[in-house]
Amino acid sequence: MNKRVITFGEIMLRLATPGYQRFSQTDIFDATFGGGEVNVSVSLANFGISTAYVTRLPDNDIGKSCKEILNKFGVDTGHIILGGDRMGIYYLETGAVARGSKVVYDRANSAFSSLKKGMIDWDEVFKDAGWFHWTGITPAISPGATEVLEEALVKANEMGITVSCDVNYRSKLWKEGNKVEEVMPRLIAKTNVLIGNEFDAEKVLGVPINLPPEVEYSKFTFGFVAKQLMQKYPKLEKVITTRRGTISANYNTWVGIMFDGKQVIESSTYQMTHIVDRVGGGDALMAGLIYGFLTYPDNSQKIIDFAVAASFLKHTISGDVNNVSLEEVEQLMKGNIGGEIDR
Ligand SMILES: O=C(O)C(=O)C[C@H](O)[C@H](O)CO
Repeated sequence: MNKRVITFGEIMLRLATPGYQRFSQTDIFDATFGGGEVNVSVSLANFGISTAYVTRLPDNDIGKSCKEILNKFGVDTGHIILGGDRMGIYYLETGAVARGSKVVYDRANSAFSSLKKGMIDWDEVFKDAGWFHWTGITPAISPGATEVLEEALVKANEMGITVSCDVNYRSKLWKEGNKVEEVMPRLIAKTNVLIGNEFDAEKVLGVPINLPPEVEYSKFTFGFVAKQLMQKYPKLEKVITTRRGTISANYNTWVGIMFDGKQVIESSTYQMTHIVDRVGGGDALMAGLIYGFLTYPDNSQKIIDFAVAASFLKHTISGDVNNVSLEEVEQLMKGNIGGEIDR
């Protein structure tokens, strides 16, 4: 199988309050770039996988510097098209303890949202590709972005390219007249590998979970839901989720579960005693999964263990992208939990 991975979605300027400051306290923002799909490409590039990111950026200095930064990460930006008015922005206030994080989007009329059918030459993009990744953020953005995504999915299916999706449900983006439960099913019908949970199954993908309220979610309930998803969407081969268990107010566990069509497999469990930045944790998981599927396709246990270790490390890094190497993930999988100074 060709191992080149293509991702497609919107990248935004991320303006985050420094430390744990509230929006109303800060007079400065940390400016970086991020987006659910590009984060996957950056992680994969860190793991040595050839990857190209496809999007539309404004033809101005901000769009160009974003491209340059991606090039420095080792992501192929050759298929990015330029045009449109502006780059989307998202503001982030990082929560702590009992105060959750907040995201405010400012992305209306972005270059990506004004994408139109035919603007991207998917034949060209998929020439050497083995994998295509998208998320549920894209069809929430605009009808044009949805049409371009559908063109990509049809082409990827025709060419036998593996397709993955993270449902990434963003309630603030789905607007009246664009209903998640109407749009997502036809896109998931063209997808092979899915990150999604019980909520996504029921509210986004039209699979009622029918579990009595007293039943606690476990790997078995997930397996049950994943099987129903596969019945409804026959192209699905693997369904993955993560669980954050609360042990005490400031001590969580982090574990992944995968249904691989035959078995339900649980990853090693990590103790999340402190979170630096959880944005991008799911993207780090997806990149770890893709790396695993491409590298040891028959070892489901190793795939989910690698992905969860990568995602756990992401929670220690500020910014959207998982700046960790293959070696660092592998060390963690061997039980080498950091904490010491490497000198
Ligand atoms: O929420 C979005 O649309 C983003 O792309 C912002 C973040 O980059 C994304 O949530 C990370 O997964």
